[in-house]
Amino acid sequence: AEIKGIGGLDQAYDGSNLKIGIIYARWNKEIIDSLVSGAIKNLKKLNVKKENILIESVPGSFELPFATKKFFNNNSDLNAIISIGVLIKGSTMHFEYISNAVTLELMSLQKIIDIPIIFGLLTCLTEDQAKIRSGLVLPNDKNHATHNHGEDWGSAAVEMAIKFIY
Ligand SMILES: O=Nc1c(NC[C@H](O)[C@H](O)[C@H](O)CO)[nH]c(=O)[nH]c1=O
Repeated sequence: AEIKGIGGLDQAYDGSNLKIGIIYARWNKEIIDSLVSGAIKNLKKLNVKKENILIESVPGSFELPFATKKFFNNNSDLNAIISIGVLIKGSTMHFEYISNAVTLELMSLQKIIDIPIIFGLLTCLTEDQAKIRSGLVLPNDKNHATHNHGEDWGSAAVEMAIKFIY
C-alpha cells in the first residue's frame, strides 16, 4: 500500500458501533475544556453515539494512568480510551517527572487493558503553547493559527478502535 500521509484519517471510519471513554485531568480548565470538546466533536462526526461516549475526570494528570485502568475495568466494553491532561512547565522539575511518568504509564497500560489509549497529554513549556494546541485564541496575538489536537485524538480513537478491534 502507498505510504499514507501523516496525521489525519487514511479513510472514512464509521464509529456508530463503538464505545469510547474520555478521562480528563482538571488542571488548566479552559484548555482542557477545549480539548475535550474537540475530541467529542470528532467522535460525533465519525458517528459515535453520544450515549457511547463515557466521560470521567480526575484532579490532575498524575491520576490519569490509574483512572484510565480502573475506568476500563468498570467499563470493559470500551473500544478505546482518550486520556487528556495539560501539563505546563513551572519553576521546578515537577513537570518533567509527571510528564515522563504519565507518558510511560499510559503507553504500557495499553498492553495490560489491550485496547488503544490515545495520548492526550499536552506537555507545554508555556500556557500559549497549550492554547495553540487546543484551538484557543492567544490573547496577545489574535491572528496566531491554532489547532485543536483534541479533534485529532477523537479521530485517532475511532481509527484505532476499528483497525485493531481483533
Ligand atoms: O503541577 N502541575 C500540574 C499538575 N499537577 C497535579 C498532579 O497531576 C496531581 O494531580 C497531584 O500531584 C496530586 O497527585 N497536574 C496537571 O494536570 N497539570 C499541571 O500542570
